[in-house]
Amino acid sequence: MKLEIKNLSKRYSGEVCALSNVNLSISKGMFGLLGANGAGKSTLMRTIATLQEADKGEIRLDNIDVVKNKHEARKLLGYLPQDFGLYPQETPENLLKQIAYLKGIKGKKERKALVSYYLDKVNLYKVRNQKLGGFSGGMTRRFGIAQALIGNPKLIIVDEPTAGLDPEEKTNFYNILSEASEKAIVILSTHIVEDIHRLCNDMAIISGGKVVEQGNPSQLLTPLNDKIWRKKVTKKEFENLKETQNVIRYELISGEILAYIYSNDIPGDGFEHVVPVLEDLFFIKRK
Ligand SMILES: Nc1ncnc2c1ncn2[C@@H]1O[C@H](COP(=O)(O)OP(=O)(O)OP(=O)(O)O)[C@@H](O)[C@H]1O
Repeated sequence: MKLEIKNLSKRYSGEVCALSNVNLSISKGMFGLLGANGAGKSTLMRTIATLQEADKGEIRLDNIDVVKNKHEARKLLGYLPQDFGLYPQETPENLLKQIAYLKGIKGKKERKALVSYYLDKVNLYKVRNQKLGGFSGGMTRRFGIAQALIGNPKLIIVDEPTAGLDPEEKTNFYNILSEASEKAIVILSTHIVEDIHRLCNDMAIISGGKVVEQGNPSQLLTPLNDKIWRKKVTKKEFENLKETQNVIRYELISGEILAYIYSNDIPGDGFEHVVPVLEDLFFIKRK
């Protein structure tokens, strides 16, 4: 199972270059997409999900040309967008049945069994006959994952899926996605860098519409070993460091500044080495 993206580019009117020659090769498992606001993640995900056109480039899912054969691709696709509207008067059971039908599950019995299975999985079976309009944010997200997973998609795309979920719901959500990723490609976009490190065996960082890094999160961090330094500094020292060193990030702790620096050599007295984390890579690459 492979998703191949070649030379994908998209420019919006107003000359915003949202994607610039994006090349990615993604295999089965969880794939993390990391990028600052406006980096191009949603544009990339919507284009893969056949919901918008790129200006140029290719997308192939195994032997299917996703750009030319959207109808075939959609049968293999599950998509949970960042914001998704619901039909407030519908019940989750009815809506899931309709989605299952659209995904090609024509047998009534099979459809009912499948819908019950997913409702149970996302903990919505008890409320299957309530109107979606009365659902909380967390319930809506859980419904979102059920509609994305139904029909055993080969490719599942989830765009910032955990916004608004409490810690328990977030863990459940990721467990469901991880299980699905044993048999599918799951593309996960999130701003929560540690989640990507914990969950994904492959990832990419996008900056200004370009892929600036792709690989296994732990392996991507290896070149940063022994190169991340930190020190508590005053405001004045911090201003000076920003002029003279490669400051990648800082934390404010009880009024003090903890400055993180990327450097081959010790940046000055009192600095200590820290084990690099994905956040460091993210800040270095997006500069
Ligand atoms: N429909 C549109 N028309 C014009 N410009 C757009 C449109 N959609 C997105 N953009 C611009 O394209 C760039 C990429 O946007 P995109 O939404 O893909 O980024 P993102 O990485 O998903 O951001 P976020 O993390 O904030 O959701 C941004 O500069 C954005 O303002």
